[in-house]
Amino acid sequence: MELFTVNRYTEDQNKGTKDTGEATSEDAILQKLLQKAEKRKRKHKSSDSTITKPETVPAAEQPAKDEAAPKKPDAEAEPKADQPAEPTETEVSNDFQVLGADASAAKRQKVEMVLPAWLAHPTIIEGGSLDPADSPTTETDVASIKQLPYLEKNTCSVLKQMKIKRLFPVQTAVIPWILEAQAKPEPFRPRDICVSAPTGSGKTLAFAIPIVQLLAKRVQCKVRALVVLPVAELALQVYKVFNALCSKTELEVCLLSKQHRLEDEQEKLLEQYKGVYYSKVDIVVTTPGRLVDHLHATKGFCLKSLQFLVIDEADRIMDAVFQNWLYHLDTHVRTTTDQLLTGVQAPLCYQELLNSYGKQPHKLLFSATLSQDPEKLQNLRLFQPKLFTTVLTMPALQLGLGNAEQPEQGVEQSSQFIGKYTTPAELTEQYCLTEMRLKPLTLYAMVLLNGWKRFLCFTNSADTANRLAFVLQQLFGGSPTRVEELSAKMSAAMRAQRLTEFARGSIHGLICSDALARGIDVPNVDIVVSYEAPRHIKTYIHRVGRTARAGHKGTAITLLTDKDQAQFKKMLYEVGKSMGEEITVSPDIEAEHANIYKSALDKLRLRQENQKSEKKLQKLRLTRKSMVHKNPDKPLTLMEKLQLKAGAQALPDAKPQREHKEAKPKPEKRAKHKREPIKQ
Ligand SMILES: Nc1ncnc2c1ncn2[C@@H]1O[C@H](COP(=O)(O)OP(=O)(O)OP(=O)(O)O)[C@@H](O)[C@H]1O
Repeated sequence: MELFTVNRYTEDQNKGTKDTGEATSEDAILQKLLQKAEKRKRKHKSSDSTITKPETVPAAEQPAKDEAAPKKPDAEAEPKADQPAEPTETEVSNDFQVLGADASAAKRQKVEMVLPAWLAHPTIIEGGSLDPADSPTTETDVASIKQLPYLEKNTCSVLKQMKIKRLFPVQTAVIPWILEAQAKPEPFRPRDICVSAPTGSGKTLAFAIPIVQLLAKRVQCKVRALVVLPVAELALQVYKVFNALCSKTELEVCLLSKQHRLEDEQEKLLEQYKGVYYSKVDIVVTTPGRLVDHLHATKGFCLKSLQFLVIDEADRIMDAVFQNWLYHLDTHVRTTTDQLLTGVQAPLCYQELLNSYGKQPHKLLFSATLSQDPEKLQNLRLFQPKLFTTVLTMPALQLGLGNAEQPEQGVEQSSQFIGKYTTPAELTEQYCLTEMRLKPLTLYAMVLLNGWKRFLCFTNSADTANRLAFVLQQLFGGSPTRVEELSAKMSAAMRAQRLTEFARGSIHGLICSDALARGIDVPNVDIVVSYEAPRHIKTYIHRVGRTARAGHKGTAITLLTDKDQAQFKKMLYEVGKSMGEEITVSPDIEAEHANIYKSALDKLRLRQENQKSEKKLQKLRLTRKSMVHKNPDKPLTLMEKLQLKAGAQALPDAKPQREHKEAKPKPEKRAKHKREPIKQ
């Protein structure tokens, strides 16, 4: 049995532990995967692109091959699968530094990150097509859900109500595993799991179905499942899925997010009888911040019966900014001898299993861009963690399959676990080269040219989203196309309303900041545009993951300038992805729309200036307001005088500062509240 802690293994130490039986069955799966990938590549080559075909660029202008893909230094050239790697210079040289010797002379030893065994040997989920065209349509095919031995009757009928005809690969791999792990006799604890699967591949149902099925048999109502998501919109989305699944059970689900008052949520969570608190819910779906609010403020909110802890978008949740919620959660989960959630760790032995049985929740982590950072995962104290990962094509070298198809040119096998950044098979990725000043027009021309009726456009900041939405609204002024902004700057209620209108089709385009890039599940989004190249690969994966969901086709287009093309290409290349095909828009869009574009920019400039002076006025009012409450007999301090002076001068039409005289009430309109004159 593997040790509990996350250790740093080298792969060779573990080669022997894998029995051949398991190895051959995995190879058979992976052989099948390679054939499918080959077939898909041929299909993609034959089908033409949805956006305009790139014009043939004369050879002279085509970037030279070596400019196209960043060159790999020979020293790191991938050794052929069937040849031992030549010892590079660094491997030959001594790896210690003689004191006093010339440090610069010794070549820096390249440190390869080695993955812990559980990351290096994941359970591979065959990332087959989710295309609904493949889904069963006849009654017998639908019966296939009923034929799944591990799904109970209730579960099948609820899934049928939800129009779920078959399970997706990640669901068929994870659901039975969780059910089986939970069926183990005392004192064997289920192993905690991490699931890395593409966006839109059905991860929510993969954890919701087993949890609801297992808790449906409960007798007393207690909080036994806690589902944590990074943002309120996602929590609402998952809450709806749980609600639908629990419709035929007595289970109660509660959503805790800042969209409702704390008191209202407390009302839903608990009731008090004769001084004792009783839980009114079985499953809590929440965000880290709201969870901490309730852990502190809600008397009687008890998680000591917690059986499942689900962390969706786990890499985001495990970022430092959310870290403290784990500490607060642990003090509520259990006081065990070893406090497994907060770093103290007991040796794994039978006695310890007996002591800790039923005292720690089964931790289930899900993400399309799972972090493999052992430090972050260490904080969770995962119990004998197991990784499920989806791959569409397996780089042949990692399989040691000899002459099998080599990975795509330039794919660098960095030390990522297999399938770490897999995107949906139905996704078509494209890019368009343009100039920064023409980007709004390029986007406008694409929408006009292709008649997009439901598209998302992501920017790198909320301000850019706000400005771009304004310019596009001016450009689309007279047409029926409605474009709106959706960013973290807006209230949660406003964001929810925009998303609803977008899902209904009354809004055709949403200009979003990245706060909404994760997990948002709006059906039938055909196009996702990255208006600015994403700064991180995870951002890119989650942006493009808003389309091509649940097996539907989708296209992701990235608008690039010459300056950021190389960086973008490098970012994809490092995770073994390519940029996809290049598309272009007609070069004379500038001439065609010069007038409306110029007037749109003029209006934007005017609006910015108005906003700026409004902000300064606001600031001055606040400064003056803070002064008003000041003791009138007490002279202003130097700082207060400077603030006043700065605030007054900042106004474009500020009247010259004059002596403050006793303010005379205006005869025709009395001021609502009398202002005390501010003494200089
Ligand atoms: N078995 C299934 N059959 C048909 N549709 C499904 C199935 N499972 C999930 N879906 C649908 O697929 C869509 C995406 O599901 P879900 O949001 O769980 O994906 P995800 O992997 O969590 O995506 P993300 O990583 O972006 O959060 C949802 O609309 C869901 O209703």
